[in-house]
Amino acid sequence: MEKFQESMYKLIVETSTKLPKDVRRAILAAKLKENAGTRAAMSLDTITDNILKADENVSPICQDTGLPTFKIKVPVGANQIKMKKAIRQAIADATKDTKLRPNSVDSITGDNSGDNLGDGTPVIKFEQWEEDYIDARLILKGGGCENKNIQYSLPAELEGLGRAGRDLDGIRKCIMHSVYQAQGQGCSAGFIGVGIGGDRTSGYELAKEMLFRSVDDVNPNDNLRKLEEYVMENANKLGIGTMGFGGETTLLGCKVGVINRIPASFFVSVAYNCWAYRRLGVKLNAETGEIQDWLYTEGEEVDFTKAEEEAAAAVEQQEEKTRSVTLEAPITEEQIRELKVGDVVTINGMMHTGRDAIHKHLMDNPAPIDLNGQIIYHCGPVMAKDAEGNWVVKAAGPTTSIREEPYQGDIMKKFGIRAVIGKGGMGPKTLAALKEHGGVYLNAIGGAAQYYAECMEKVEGVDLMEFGVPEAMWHIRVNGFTAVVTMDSHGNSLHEHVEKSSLQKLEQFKDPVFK
Ligand SMILES: O=C(O)C[C@H](O)C(=O)O
Ligand code: SF4
Repeated sequence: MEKFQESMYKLIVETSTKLPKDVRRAILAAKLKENAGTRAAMSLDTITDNILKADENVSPICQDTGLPTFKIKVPVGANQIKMKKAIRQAIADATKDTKLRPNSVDSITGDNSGDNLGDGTPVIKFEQWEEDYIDARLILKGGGCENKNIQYSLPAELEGLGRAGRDLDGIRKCIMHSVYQAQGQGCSAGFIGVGIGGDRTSGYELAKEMLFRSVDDVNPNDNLRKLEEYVMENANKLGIGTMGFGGETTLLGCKVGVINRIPASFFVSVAYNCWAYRRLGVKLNAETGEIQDWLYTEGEEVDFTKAEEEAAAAVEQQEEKTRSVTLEAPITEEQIRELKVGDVVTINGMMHTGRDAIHKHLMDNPAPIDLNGQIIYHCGPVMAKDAEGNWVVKAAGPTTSIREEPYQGDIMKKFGIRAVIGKGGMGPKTLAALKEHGGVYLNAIGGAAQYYAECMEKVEGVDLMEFGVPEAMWHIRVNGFTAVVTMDSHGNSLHEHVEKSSLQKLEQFKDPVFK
């Protein structure tokens, strides 16, 4: 097994940086369906651009490299203790090489272990089988989509859909609702794995197991195949679209599995995965640990170029219609009041990262720098030091903003912050504060970590490093960072609008379909 650790390292790097072909095919199909020039089409364009940049740079597709979860099938007699040790070392090495973000955080103290190792991380699951080779699969599932997982206990009363009973039709309603409740916050368009039955733990395990199926496989169980087809067709009528901007594609894949339950329990568990669906696998020689084959590689290389050319032409036309504004901090209240939902903003100059730990900290403490008129970016980047010891940004897309809802409005007012950038939108408290104080919410494309890293010219400094790399406050000089105004200082929110209209659309699926 002398090659096993090296093989695991390769699997980790490949999974973090190269999206599998089945996922690329689904994204390309979505792109071809969107009307060129719409916000959804332009977002998908950024997404495909980002996928290609990650290929080229061998850098993380998204800065959140998630919770590494390995599923390994081994012949009887394979030494699982040694394999576990080798996997842990490969994880630490890949983190050091900035292929993974340090993501393992002590749940009580908040300390980041710095190498992705810690109690419960990474997750490694073994299973014995009768084959003579090792099958090792890895999924890097990010936190934003993980937070949108949902578990239903039937019977249930569901918003928009009414009663969901203990039968196939009740299950159908749960799945439709799961897509609705995720909105754009898990970086739609997404993929769902569904587990029917089991208990609360095994139900979710089955849901996650479904995420290891190939996007284009066909369910051998007739009932489940029909259910999957139904969901694919109808969830895409909800109009949530890429990043929750509205559009034709909300769901890119749906895989359903079933296990038995006990009489009193009836769970439907849904694991939501963002478009940055990073899962790969390898077949290994059980003696040497050497890679024999890569999994999920069926089919031709996916070529985004034709769709990209069409999109570029449409963007040119669109640009004439869309108002485009350039901002550079410090920004005045007057400049902010001029912005309206739908405007495209290009930022030059400074922005400062701040996510969960920073927002909590700023409620009771002074800011490390003067934030008056400044821009806060909800982002936990992947960082590296160059040969001269200067920090450089390796991956830096937005994180889900709604987590900062309890703090955001107060912090903007307290420090005079004028703009926040994130993804997925924020709620009524922030919207009211934007109106009162004169602030704006800008939506960047979730997962587009390479795309945004490219416009980050210089890291001018960092504060509050005690919170760890993702949670520290990084002071970054950018050039040409673009985002869309989705909440303005006049009380308008695109997110509120899409949520309301998708709820109305959900109601059309109230009547029984599977009897
Ligand atoms: O942690 C992050 O950087 C992003 C996270 O995956 C999210 O979607 O909110
Ligand atoms: S930021 Fe979006 S794409 Fe990245 S892990 Fe989170 S949900 Fe996925």
